[in-house]
Amino acid sequence: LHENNNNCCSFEDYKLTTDWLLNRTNLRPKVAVICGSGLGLLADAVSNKVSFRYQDIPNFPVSTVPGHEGCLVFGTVDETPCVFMQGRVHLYEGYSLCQVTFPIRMFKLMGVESVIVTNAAGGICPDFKVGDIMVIKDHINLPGFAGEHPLCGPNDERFGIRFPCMSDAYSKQMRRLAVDVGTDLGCSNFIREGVYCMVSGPNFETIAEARMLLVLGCDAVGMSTVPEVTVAKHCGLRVLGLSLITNKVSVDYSREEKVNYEEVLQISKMRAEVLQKIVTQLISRLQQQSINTH
Ligand SMILES: O=P(O)(O)O[C@@H]1C[C@H](O)[C@@H](CO)O1
Ligand SMILES: Nc1nc2[nH]cnc2c(=O)[nH]1
Repeated sequence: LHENNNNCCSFEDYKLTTDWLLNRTNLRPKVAVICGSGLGLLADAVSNKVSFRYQDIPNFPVSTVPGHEGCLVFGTVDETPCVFMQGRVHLYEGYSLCQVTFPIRMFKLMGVESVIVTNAAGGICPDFKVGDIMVIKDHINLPGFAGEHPLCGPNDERFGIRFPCMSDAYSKQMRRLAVDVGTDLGCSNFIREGVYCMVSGPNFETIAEARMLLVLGCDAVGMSTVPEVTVAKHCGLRVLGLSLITNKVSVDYSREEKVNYEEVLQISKMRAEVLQKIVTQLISRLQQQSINTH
């Protein structure tokens, strides 16, 4: 699992980890939530909690950055069996995209149907404010343009097809639900919709890069999410993406303020509680909708 290529994980690796976990909990999660930087609190709303530290789970990649606790939490949200990842790993930590996306295929083998992916991101869209929550409607896979793509290499048909469609990666139904839930919770003045762009990081953008992203149609920029969403869509999972805008990305040479990770974590912590309410409400309503449609 530690070779730096996109095919370092075999079907048997995913299976082994899945079986290891399922042998240690009776829960069979239907929804998986990935908590971005500083957003681990999202998992605090679950009942009947069973937690595993990433370092104890075979094959599981271990987070190395502050704000990513490194715990996999199984539990229920309003009767729905869920699994929460408190923290993720990133390309810039030195992990391959196969390792970065390892949990997604494991979720698939566990029987998960929907994935909610969250992240901390910089706001490119001039209308966005710090603290806004952006429902991701689409993404730009910038590392993918340069061949740094989680689906490069031999395709395993047990997960999905060779050339997956990505124009509908983010479920319309879940996006609509997220906006509705946000509105009902009184958050409509800071719920947005937009396009997320992934860069590899770890540095934040230069002003010229930020200007380029603006011209390309990006509303927010971050260092995660896209590989996970790509692999989730490939294996047929329903996806919702939520970006917390933790800072404004400067496109102006005269602006003096400089982004730093402490600020990112501070804003994440400030908004984690409201994001938790949105995510838990969403999971409850998702459950109601699926009961009503079956
Ligand atoms: O895991 P996420 O996408 O929330 O983490 C973001 C991207 C970098 O890890 C870090 C930079 O601020 O936050
Ligand atoms: N690339 C990038 N990632 C972020 N994560 C949180 N803020 C930012 C940002 O401004 N740029």
